[in-house]
Amino acid sequence: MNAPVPGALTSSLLYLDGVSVSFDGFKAIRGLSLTIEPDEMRAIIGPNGAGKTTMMDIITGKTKPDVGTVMFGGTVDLTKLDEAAIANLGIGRKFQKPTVFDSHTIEDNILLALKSKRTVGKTLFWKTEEPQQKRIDDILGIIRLADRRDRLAGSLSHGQKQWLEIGMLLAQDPKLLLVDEPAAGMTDGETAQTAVLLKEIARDHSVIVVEHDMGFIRELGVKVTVLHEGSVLAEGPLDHVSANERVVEVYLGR
Ligand SMILES: Nc1ncnc2c1ncn2[C@@H]1O[C@H](COP(=O)(O)OP(=O)(O)OP(=O)(O)O)[C@@H](O)[C@H]1O
Repeated sequence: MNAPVPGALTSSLLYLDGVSVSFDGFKAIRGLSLTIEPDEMRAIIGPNGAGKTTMMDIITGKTKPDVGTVMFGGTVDLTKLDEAAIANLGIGRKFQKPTVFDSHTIEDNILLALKSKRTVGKTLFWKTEEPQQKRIDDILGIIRLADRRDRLAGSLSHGQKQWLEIGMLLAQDPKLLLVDEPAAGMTDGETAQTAVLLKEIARDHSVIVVEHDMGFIRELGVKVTVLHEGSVLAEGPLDHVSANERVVEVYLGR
């Protein structure tokens, strides 16, 4: 376990303070500060190039900040860890494009994700079949695919594949889920269902959702952080940030 950084907020699950990163002299993230509480869902919005992806890359260890504090669980300095170690701590990421195994059944996709769970105690915990089956059933229930469990993942719609991938992420038992544009390419019905299932997941997980779909963000009903030019432009309930003139100017009024 890494030593705590003096002054870090220990009650937050994720704590970013004064984070900056440059690529060839261009500051993609500048003085970014953000805290996520346990079991909080946060929506991140902002124009193209605002730094949303780079922020997720910093949290997951893909990109190292030039300066700043990135703490997980109040005590772990994420800037000192590599991507695999950060994933093992319980930070899971879902990219925009679903990457499920099309030629396997839905249930087997979840099973594979459970088996690849990289924690030290997994063989002890999963030694009997029963808890594993219950875990699969629970996950299939959350992602609304229980009645399709024996079908091939390749037969699912784009939206259902996104749900399956969220289920595969849940199988890794993360404390924090980073979800990139889950509603992109979904039907209106699927988008509404996705908001419901993410809210269910956020009852006992922290979730960061990057999205452009404002209707979807409204359905999530959570605190919104607006990023612009690598730092926080506004933060608060959607109605609050939507009324901010700068937010309208750089993002909503486009
Ligand atoms: N590896 C890199 N090398 C050089 N520039 C980069 C790199 N990664 C990101 N950038 C630049 O940093 C800025 C922030 O990019 P980022 O992808 O984080 O924004 P974003 O908010 O995710 O945008 P989008 O909504 O388009 O996905 C952009 O100007 C981008 O061109």
